Amino acid sequence: MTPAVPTAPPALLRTAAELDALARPAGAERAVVMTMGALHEGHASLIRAARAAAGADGQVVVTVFVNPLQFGEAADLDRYPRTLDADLEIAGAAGADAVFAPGVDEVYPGGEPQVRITAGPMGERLEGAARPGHFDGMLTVVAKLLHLTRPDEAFYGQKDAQQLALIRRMARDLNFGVRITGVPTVRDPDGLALSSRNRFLSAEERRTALALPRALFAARDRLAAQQALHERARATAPGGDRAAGLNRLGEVRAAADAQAVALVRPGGAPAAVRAAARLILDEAAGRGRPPLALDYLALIDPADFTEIPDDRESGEAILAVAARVGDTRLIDNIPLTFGALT
Ligand SMILES: Nc1ncnc2c1ncn2[C@@H]1O[C@H](COP(=O)(O)OP(=O)(O)OP(=O)(O)O)[C@@H](O)[C@H]1O
Ligand SMILES: CC(C)(CO)[C@@H](O)C(=O)[O-]
Ligand code: BAL
Repeated sequence: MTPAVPTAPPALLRTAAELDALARPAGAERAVVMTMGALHEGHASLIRAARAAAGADGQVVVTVFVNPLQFGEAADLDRYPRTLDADLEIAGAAGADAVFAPGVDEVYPGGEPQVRITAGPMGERLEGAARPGHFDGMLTVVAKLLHLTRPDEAFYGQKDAQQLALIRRMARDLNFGVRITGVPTVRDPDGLALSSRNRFLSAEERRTALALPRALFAARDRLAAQQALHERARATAPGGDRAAGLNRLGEVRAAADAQAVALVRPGGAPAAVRAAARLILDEAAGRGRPPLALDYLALIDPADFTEIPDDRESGEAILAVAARVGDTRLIDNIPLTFGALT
């Protein structure tokens, strides 16, 4: 479906009072997309999803706020790109009715808030371990922005998978009464996930950074190949000698397949997935110019972000990676589904 795109530029709202005064169409949905600005096609895809969900009669509000509370390193906050004029254009073209871009004093009039949201154990792993306090600061501003904008539905990118999971959890645990919707990651044609921080990469750094999506795709392909082999083995000789069964098929590649099938151990999928990704990341760490500095590679349960055990044979998983290339820290992830292996 092609969402209706308002022709007028979005209204720019700077204060909570201006946001309160924004007329809400009677009976219509309000959808919100929260950003830190420096909008790109990933944000535009969130805004288009919000527009499609709210419908032509609904209202789409985009927030632009660089939240100091969720930054650890002062340098990261200082160099965070601020491009409001371009943001208004991108937001309008993607279907936003209004852009709420408050200053720090508007959001935190009394200085840093004393009372904050705590992310809990899920917020201490992976990104939480690498960026202490990040998720408490993120959830605190998301809670504030949800109260200020009062949406029916709010949209977040799956690229920030742990953030999305925590926002869902906060909305459920604390009864926020808002629908939280995840939107798939938008990538450049070379595979790199769009991120406002990509602009800091030199051409050489970007080449090294491509190891992130390549590692994730290699892991996805390894899992698909392994699951296909298991399916094949099961179909060929249910309960019997799988290698012999494949040979009986008399296909051109049967012998090679049979050997591969014989090598596949049930329950080996998590280890195989990690190994496939690891190979590419290790190569970029050792031979990349500049090298990639791996922060973590984790195969996790989306429910609580704990590591998936090696004997897990079915269910949903997320393969997540974080790495530094030069001065720029990048994250990426891919959802995976483990089939029931026999
Ligand atoms: N490539 C992408 N595809 C889909 N959604 C994205 C993408 N990049 C960011 N988002 C989502 O946009 C929203 C705002 O994110 P944010 O403004 O932090 O952008 P960003 O590009 O991720 O910036 P940075 O990575 O530098 O923090 C978040 O919900 C985030 O998950
Ligand atoms: C959700 C968010 C806007 C809160 O500052 C931020 O973490 C982001 O841009 O993903
Ligand atoms: N993109 C998630 C927000 C952050 O990096 O601080």
